[in-house]
Amino acid sequence: MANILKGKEVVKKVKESMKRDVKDLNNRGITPTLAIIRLGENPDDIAYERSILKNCDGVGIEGEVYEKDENISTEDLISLIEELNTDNNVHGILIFRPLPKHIDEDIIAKTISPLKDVDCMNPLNLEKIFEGNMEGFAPCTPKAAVMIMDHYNIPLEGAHVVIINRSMVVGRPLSMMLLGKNSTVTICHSKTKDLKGFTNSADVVVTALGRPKYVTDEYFNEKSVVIDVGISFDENGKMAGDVDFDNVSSKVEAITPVPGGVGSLTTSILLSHVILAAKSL
Ligand SMILES: Nc1nc(=O)c2c([nH]1)NC[C@@H]1CN(c3ccc(C(=O)N[C@@H](CCC(=O)O)C(=O)O)cc3)C=[N+]21
Repeated sequence: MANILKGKEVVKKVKESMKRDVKDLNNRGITPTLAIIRLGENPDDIAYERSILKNCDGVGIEGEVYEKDENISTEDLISLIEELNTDNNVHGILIFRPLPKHIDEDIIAKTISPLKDVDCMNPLNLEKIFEGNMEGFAPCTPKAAVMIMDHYNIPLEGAHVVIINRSMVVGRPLSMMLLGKNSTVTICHSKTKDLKGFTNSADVVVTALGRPKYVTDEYFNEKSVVIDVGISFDENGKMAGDVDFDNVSSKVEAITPVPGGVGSLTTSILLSHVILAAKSL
């Protein structure tokens, strides 16, 4: 049976330090506030939103949801962001991605104030990740994956890490963070030939496909460390990761569960960024 890399212990550490910070902020008359922009009703977005709001309550952060039609124009979305940028009562801004296809993501990313950009969408913040500087706002999901590996002392220096995802939310920034840890990184995606060949020869495999239980034990060997970033719902509405946990966990060295793994930490990191923003504004 594999070593189960749970998010819980790391979440606890992050939450304890957040509670102290919120107390200090409250004493200064500040309630840390996150504005969430959701376009349409994508189930991934709704799942994240629900978990954010639940965790906001527990920590003492105010979460405000701006739900807009998915057909909103780029101009109207820009106006909303600009309003939030100048609102002194808003410290962090999160926009669920991927954005609807008709929206110009480049312009939107540049519109978010870098000081409120809690999920690292603005290229000014992303540039720091490319330089290996992790002090500001790193994208929350890849940061959660790295923090779990650090917490459980998964050796990353010199390790071959295969990432199955090339998005700006997960794969690309994660590859830069792991380079900063001296890993050798391979990014795989839907057009990769012989995916199993890559994953089988890797030390660590990070999956973010969004296909419940798609990845089976044939992808791994006995030494594999499996970091499952996927969060989706199976045909019974039950939360599941990309990896067929029951099948894979009997073979590999270590694996993160879903729920209770990377996703649980992603939300806490997002909230810690709201507090960081509130402290520095
Ligand atoms: N700009 C942007 N950044 C994102 O990080 C992002 C996004 N857009 N769009 C949607 C996806 C989806 N996603 C989820 C994260 C946590 C849960 C979740 O359910 N978390 C639970 C626990 C899950 C678990 O235990 O594994 C919790 O925190 O309590 C769901 C979905 C983030 N995403």
